[in-house]
Amino acid sequence: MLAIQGLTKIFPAPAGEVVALRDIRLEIGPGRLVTFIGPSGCGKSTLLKIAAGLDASYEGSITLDGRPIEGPSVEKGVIFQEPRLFPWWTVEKNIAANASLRDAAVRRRVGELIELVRLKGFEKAYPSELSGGMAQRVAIARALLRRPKVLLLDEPFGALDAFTRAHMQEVLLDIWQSDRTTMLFVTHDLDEAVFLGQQVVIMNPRPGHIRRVVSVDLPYPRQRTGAPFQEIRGVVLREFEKVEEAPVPDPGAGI
Ligand SMILES: Nc1ncnc2c1ncn2[C@@H]1O[C@H](COP(=O)(O)OP(=O)(O)OP(=O)(O)O)[C@@H](O)[C@H]1O
Repeated sequence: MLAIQGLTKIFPAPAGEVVALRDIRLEIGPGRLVTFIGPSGCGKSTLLKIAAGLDASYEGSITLDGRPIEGPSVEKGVIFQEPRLFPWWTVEKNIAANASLRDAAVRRRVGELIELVRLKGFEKAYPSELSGGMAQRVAIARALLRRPKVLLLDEPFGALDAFTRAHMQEVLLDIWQSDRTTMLFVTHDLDEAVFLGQQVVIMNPRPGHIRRVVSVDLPYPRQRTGAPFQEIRGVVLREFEKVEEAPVPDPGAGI
């Protein structure tokens, strides 16, 4: 269980402090897939970084299975918009990273992951030989190597074309369904948020806070063109429009 209580994050800035997150409260049970959506600057990446243990200066509490998150650990896998692969390493070495491929258990796990992310046959390829979607699948496999309890994805498909993106969403759902890793997935894309998430967390900027959490009680695989999907998409869209229309406070107020 990932439990967030009263989480507030303030960045000092020359023109006054920036309240990137204010009083975030959220509980995400094991194996859940939760998407986060909101306009630029609403604190989505900041929240993910804190959950990843990459930023430990915050107020409030964030715990994973009861233990405070204070730094990076193998319990948390992180995936960014760019795959951040080592160009001089093969696919399998990028997945194993610091673990040795001479170790049979590591080789077995890397093999399983290559199957899972549908890269069989590309074990010895280098990143320059991969498409954007394939490279991002390597990054996902690498993040899963040590069986993290939670996978944190910050717009992982944001740089991909629409076709590849739709394919990657299906790959990710396959992974989640076979592995049941808890996933927090940040996106700008409303369809993606509703297609993937069991819950969609809609965030508001200035200061970043949760506006509403919408449950998506639709079975997987979801049909984007179906009426139930469109209905929930409409609910999220209406909330999202309210977020966009929210008045911008005087920048002098520092929030
Ligand atoms: N290192 C930093 N120093 C100062 N302010 C920061 C820093 N990082 C983020 N911020 C501010 O905190 C707020 C939240 O930023 P964050 O990047 O988390 O938003 P976001 O919702 O992920 O935006 P985007 O969708 O554009 O990536 C913004 O106002 C941003 O300018």
